[in-house]
Amino acid sequence: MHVHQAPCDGIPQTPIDITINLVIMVSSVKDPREEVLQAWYMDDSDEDQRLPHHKEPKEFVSLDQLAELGVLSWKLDADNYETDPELKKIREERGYSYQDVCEVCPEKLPNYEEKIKNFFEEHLHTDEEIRYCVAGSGYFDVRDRNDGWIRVWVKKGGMIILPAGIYHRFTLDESNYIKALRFFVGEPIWTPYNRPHDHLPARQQYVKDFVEKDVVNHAVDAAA
Ligand SMILES: CSCCC(=O)/C(O)=C/O
Ligand SMILES: [Fe+2]
Ligand code: NI
Repeated sequence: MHVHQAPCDGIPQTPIDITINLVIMVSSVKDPREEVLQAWYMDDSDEDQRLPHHKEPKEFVSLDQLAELGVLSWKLDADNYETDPELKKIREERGYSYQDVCEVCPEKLPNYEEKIKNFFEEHLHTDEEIRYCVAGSGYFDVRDRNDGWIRVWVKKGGMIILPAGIYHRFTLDESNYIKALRFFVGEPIWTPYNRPHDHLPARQQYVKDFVEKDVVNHAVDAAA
């Protein structure tokens, strides 16, 4: 039996029309996270690291593409982070027992110049890097599977998790200020391992989970 439905303009719709329209409606609904988190491929210029460094033309990267690299993100209520039930749920589900605040500006960050320089050295950590921007903004750059740089702009309300073992770096943007909450499971370890550190178990696990897995997935897709 065919179900025909009449839309507002009186032309009957087939089930295929309805499905297509639903797909269009769902895909055109904007992901609210994009208000506070945007990602794009970077150009190769050596200009000021605090500039956006878009390619020409711009090449944006979706938050779903970032998730395929293990980079997770949320939009949260930054004005009420002390009482936010959504943040509480994430902390509990992911076992974050440690929390502190990191403010990046000369007045608040000891050894500011040296830290700024070190943040922008390409490195990895043996644990997740979890940052929740509650004021200001900044760029977290991550390597994609082909070693291209993806710049992730995190603004007030944006929370990001970089998986253990991903090569990345951080810089302030032109606003020159960020206030971020940092979370950790257990006693925090902030040690950066500057590239190359490919032999570390955390790096090898990352490659297995997010680099090689994708190669296998694409091979399966191609064979299907
Ligand atoms: C806004 S947090 C400062 C950057 C940082 O902590 C880090 O580890 C960058 O990789
Ligand atoms: Fe880091
Ligand atoms: Ni893929």
